[in-house]
Amino acid sequence: MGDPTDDSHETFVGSIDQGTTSTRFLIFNRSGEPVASHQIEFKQYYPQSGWHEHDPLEIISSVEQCIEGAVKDLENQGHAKASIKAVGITNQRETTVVWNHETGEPLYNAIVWTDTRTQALVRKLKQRLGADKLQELCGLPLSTYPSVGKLLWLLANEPKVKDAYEKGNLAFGTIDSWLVYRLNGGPNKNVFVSDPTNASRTMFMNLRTLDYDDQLIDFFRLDPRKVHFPKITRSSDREAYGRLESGVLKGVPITGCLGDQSAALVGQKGFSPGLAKNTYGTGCFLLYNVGEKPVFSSHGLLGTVAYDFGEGNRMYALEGSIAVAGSSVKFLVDNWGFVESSSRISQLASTVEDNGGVVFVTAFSGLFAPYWIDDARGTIYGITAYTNRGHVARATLEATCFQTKAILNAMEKDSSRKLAALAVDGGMSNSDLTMQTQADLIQIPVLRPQMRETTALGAAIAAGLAVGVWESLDELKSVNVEGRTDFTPRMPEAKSREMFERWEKAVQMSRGWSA
Ligand SMILES: Nc1ncnc2c1ncn2[C@@H]1O[C@H](COP(=O)(O)OP(=O)(O)O)[C@@H](O)[C@H]1O
Ligand SMILES: O=P(O)(O)OC[C@H](O)CO
Repeated sequence: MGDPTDDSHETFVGSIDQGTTSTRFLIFNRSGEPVASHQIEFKQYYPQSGWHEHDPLEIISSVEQCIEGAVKDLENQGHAKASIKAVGITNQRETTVVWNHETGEPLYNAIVWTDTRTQALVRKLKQRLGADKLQELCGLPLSTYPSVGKLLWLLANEPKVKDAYEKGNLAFGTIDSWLVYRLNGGPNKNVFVSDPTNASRTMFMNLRTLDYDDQLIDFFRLDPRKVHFPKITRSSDREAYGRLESGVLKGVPITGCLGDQSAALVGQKGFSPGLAKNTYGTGCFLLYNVGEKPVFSSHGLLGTVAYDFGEGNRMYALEGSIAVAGSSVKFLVDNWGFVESSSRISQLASTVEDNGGVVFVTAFSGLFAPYWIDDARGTIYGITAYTNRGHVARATLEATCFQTKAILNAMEKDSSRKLAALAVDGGMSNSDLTMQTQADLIQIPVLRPQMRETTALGAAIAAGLAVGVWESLDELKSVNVEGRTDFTPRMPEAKSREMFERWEKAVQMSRGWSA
């Protein structure tokens, strides 16, 4: 292991990628190539307008099925499953799970990061003394997005959750800690951990110490004796995450854990300050490596942890989070039947030359970075008798690109540096039209790697580093370099600026709808 001259590729690392709409398990070789995979879409629950839930047990079962499917795929290629040395986990962040600490049974559905039921609660929290000091402790602004509001809502509205809290039996976790806990067999082993990239999304973790902060827990009026929080441990660790307790990979250690956006930064090898990646999945998230010290944004961005691979190998990031990206495409497919699948949306958008004056503010969950407008909702401007579905499709794709432009503007102000190029990945980055539009709007090249499972690769890297499949980050330099597509700006800058100004006008007009 760890010998770069060994090209047998008989050493593999597995990666659980638990995203918002689907779960995947991928198996990577030492060259960072995926050799086997399995993916399952799971059910989305929308019990009321603005509510979004997942069934925590369905998530576990989707992970188990994906592991089984991918391992079968590997074995069909003539490889032994024993050559899988470790498993990494990467996951949708902020999504909140509560369970009974003694039995391991969930007490409610997982409340998903996009859910806006906490809007009124968050407004009240913003009035509380000390609210203006939170971001400089944890890096996040108060909004419906982090886990904390979801936990407070559950305590206020779900008697089972409140009861468990009063009895000191309440376990709170993000998807990573739920997966680690259950895959280790639940209450028997009680492996209850999280990594700093996930914990930094709860609002309970201090960004400097990478540990829970009493000031934060006090502000939210929680009694730390009544709620069990997962222990925060580094993102790559040989022991802390335990091992798979059952299934085809029983006994294989879990040695890596990263929130999905951090994992994508790692998978894109954004290891040096000044490098950035943008992942166009359900939402879209731009992470910019700021180095070994946290940066607290003054322009609507989030301070977060890029990865924690131990002393001397710990990086922070500035993040721009967009709530709705691929989900707007899915909306056009599922709710409005514009085309039969997401992969066809560019085709429809290409039937027109431009957006025909249409701007779609896709604020289904309000607007996140850098605007933080909680009372905006999806609004289409500029419809005339001339408008057809192609214009709306185009305006939908452009909405994510405009928000990315706004985030880059904020990032330049926070960091005083201009980005040279933007590395991209995620489902929506498959659209050439979207990526060209992105390059045109930000006026810098957009670089799309050939292998776009960078999120899963990042978790595999975290896991592989812990067990010596890779000895250092330097070994990964050549991974996923070949076959990159570069989109260079083609639109004149003046036209690009004019389009962006219209977008900004539409954003201001979308305020106040859900007041
Ligand atoms: N060719 C495409 N063009 C535009 N959007 C796409 C395309 N392919 C997938 N998507 C969108 O990408 C999203 C899925 O991306 P993925 O990275 O798998 O997301 P997640 O990890 O959040 O589940 C879906 O919302 C889908 O609508
Ligand atoms: O499911 P994704 O890929 O859009 O990512 C979800 C994010 O982690 C939410 O913060």
